[in-house]
Amino acid sequence: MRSIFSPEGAVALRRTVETQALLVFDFDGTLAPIVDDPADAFTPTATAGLLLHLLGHFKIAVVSGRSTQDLAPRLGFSPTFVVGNHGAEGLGDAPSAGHLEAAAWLMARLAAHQPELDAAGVTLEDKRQSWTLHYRQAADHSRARQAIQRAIEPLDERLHAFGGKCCVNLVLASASTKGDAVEALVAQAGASGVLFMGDDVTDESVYRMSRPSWLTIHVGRTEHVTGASFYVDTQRDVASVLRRLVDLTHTLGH
Ligand SMILES: O=P(O)(O)OC[C@H]1O[C@H](O[C@H]2O[C@H](CO)[C@@H](O)[C@H](O)[C@H]2O)[C@H](O)[C@@H](O)[C@@H]1O
Repeated sequence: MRSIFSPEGAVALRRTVETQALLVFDFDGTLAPIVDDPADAFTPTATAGLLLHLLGHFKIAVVSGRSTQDLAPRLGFSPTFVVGNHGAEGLGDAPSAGHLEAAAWLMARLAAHQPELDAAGVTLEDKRQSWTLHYRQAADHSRARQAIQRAIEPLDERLHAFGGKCCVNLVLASASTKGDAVEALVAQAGASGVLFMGDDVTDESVYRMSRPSWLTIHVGRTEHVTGASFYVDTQRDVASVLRRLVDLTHTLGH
């Protein structure tokens, strides 16, 4: 991975503008800084202003692990496309087969383990098509992870679990991923290229599907192995990338 602020990164950003690529952003940790309480996450005003400006030149998508209903008031701008639930919601497809049964299985397991989960400081975010068990505010993260593990394992075969930032996510095993969603959006937008920025395990599905014409930028360098081509060091650098795109649209007259 190279810095997007390297000479190679400058070439890749220029190509993004020249080809009027589809701009795709993850939300938490990418457009919005990570905060203790998920309810407090919003796109900073300056970032939303840059995105609003870029909407005059590009189609923009936000592809998030949150539900689309939760996302809308947090964005600060109205993207061309919004996809939620890690790729499973917003592209017109009905919830995956077995959804109700899997949800019932999960709720029963969580109810059975409620006292232990509560004592460990684990909270549930129910997004209807996926579920997140949060432990950022738990006193002992290791204890919280163990409580989650005891509650969900052995996991129902209709579900898939994966880690995130101080959380465990559960999605339908048959559900579309963020990678599937970006592919579908490229077709829908008729775009020849993509710029994608993400920061989390769930964003790796996009990096894995990446084509030579896609520019993938990971926020952060050390948290986990990543297949992105470029990185920025912190979430604050996302606004700098957006500013460079705005400058390039002026320089290149797009
Ligand atoms: O795909 P994303 O848009 O990055 O969504 C991933 C999850 O983000 C949220 O949780 C994370 O951000 C919270 C706010 O900063 C933080 O408190 C939490 O520890 C993080 O895991 C969101 O609540 C989840 O639903 C998303 O799946």
